[in-house]
Amino acid sequence: MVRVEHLSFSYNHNGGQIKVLDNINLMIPEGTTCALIGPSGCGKTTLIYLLAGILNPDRGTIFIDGSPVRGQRRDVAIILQEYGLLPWKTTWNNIALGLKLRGVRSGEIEDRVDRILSELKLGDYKDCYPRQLSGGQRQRVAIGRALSLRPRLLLMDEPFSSLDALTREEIQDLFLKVWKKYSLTAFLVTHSIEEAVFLGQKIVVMSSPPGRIVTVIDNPHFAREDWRNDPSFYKQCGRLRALLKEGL
Ligand SMILES: Nc1ncnc2c1ncn2[C@@H]1O[C@H](COP(=O)(O)OP(=O)(O)OP(=O)(O)O)[C@@H](O)[C@H]1O
Repeated sequence: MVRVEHLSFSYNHNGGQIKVLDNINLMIPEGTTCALIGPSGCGKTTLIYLLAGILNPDRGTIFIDGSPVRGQRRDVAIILQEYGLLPWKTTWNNIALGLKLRGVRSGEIEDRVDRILSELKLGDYKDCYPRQLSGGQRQRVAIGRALSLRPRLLLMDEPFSSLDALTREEIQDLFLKVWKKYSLTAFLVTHSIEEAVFLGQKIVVMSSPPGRIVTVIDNPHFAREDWRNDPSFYKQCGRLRALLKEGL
């Protein structure tokens, strides 16, 4: 579904240029998950913005379904690091926001938002503001808002990083449930080796800046329910840790 070819990107900074991404080539097949991991500052968030059409590459092209990405697309949703919820809107209104902006008719908005509230077990919190929610609940609202747009490609930037260990596992399981149910293609940036191994069907390892792809690992056991407790899970984490050290 996504093909990245010879992508490079630099930011303008203090009258000069900082090269952040260097000749990135990547394929993300439809309906798969892809986890991106790499050292701080290697350009992971920048790559998400490029995939979302928020930034434009200096060189190279990103194709979605064969068409070059030029600006933001309706079938791509993004969940940012701090969830991007509006503090003055309730759960219900935060989830409905994107639909209202797209001019979806109100009956349809109500149906979609109510279904998502029930799927993500947020019904009891529909009138709460973000400050009244826990980190895990806020994260579910952010997922709900993205899902309400019925995206085909879901981009997530360190979506679960600020959650405690158990809530994080709970939300990872929830994410896999919605990924399957909605037949999404998902691309997530993470700092966590365990998270990459649990959620990434493919794991992309990036080098220290300027970011290049060190390797792409196939991870066929991803998402297996009992996998977190399996010795092969720890072995895969060890392998990934070694590859990350190589890329530094
Ligand atoms: N708007 C900007 N202008 C100039 N430089 C920027 C800008 N945004 C990011 N950078 C620089 O680009 C580099 C890559 O940033 P980016 O946020 O993509 O990295 P990252 O891999 O996501 O980092 P982290 O893992 O720490 O979140 C960093 O050196 C950062 O300082």
